[in-house]
Amino acid sequence: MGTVPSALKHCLSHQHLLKEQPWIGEPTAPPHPAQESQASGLPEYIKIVEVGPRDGLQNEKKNVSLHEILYDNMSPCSQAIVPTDTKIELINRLSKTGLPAIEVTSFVSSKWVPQMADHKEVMRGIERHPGVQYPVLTPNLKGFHSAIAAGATEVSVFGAASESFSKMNINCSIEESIEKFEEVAKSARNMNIPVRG
Ligand SMILES: CC(C)(COP(=O)([O-])OP(=O)([O-])OC[C@H]1O[C@@H](n2cnc3c(N)ncnc32)[C@H](O)[C@@H]1OP(=O)([O-])[O-])[C@@H](O)C(=O)NCCC(=O)NCCSC(=O)C[C@@](C)(O)CC(=O)[O-]
Repeated sequence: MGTVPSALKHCLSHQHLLKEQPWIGEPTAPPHPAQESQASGLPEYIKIVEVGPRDGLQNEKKNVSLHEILYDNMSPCSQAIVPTDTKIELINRLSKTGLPAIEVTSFVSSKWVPQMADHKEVMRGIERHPGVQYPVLTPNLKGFHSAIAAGATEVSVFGAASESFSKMNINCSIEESIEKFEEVAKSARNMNIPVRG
């Protein structure tokens, strides 16, 4: 019988599939998560963030309705911006699914990312569900302060692995971007605002 990679064993032990798959060996009680994560080096938990309203919509080049966003029957139409109330309705529906975190918009230049120009209106328009976090992108202090003024309670900074993408994306070098993120992180710490990288 072939050996099963430890990562697969780790996953299967979570799924209690050990009992059904004789090739893995005698079924054993899954180890305590803390012991398991120590043994495998894997984190004890992972945080899943829904980024559709930001990462998805930021690239939309068309005026799409909520129905089209949800059911993807995009019809050809003129170049326009996804309406703010459509974004808000999408986020409000996502909040009802039990997601723990929904990235709702980004506080960046509207010249660079016109789809996110209504970031203040989106922040102010969404229903805040208890237990759900609503992080926003803030690449620099200007964006951070604007986000806090609009009611943001969690921010995200974002870097690049290559100099070319860093320049293309946020118009600065990786080094410069880290300096900007440090400024955001210091201000956020002073205001007890969580920062996700
Ligand atoms: C970062 C900047 C603003 C730098 O842009 P810049 O031109 O280097 O900044 P600047 O300081 O020269 O300012 C230029 C203009 O932008 C304004 N400005 C300056 N900062 C802000 C701000 N925060 N919010 C709003 N406006 C801002 C500033 O006030 C000025 O306005 P003007 O005087 O021309 O009227 C620009 O490069 C930008 O907005 N880039 C877009 C970044 C972006 O959103 N990219 C897509 C998201 S990243 C991504 O999708 C990858 C990711 C995150 O999803 C991967 C993952 O999920 O892990």
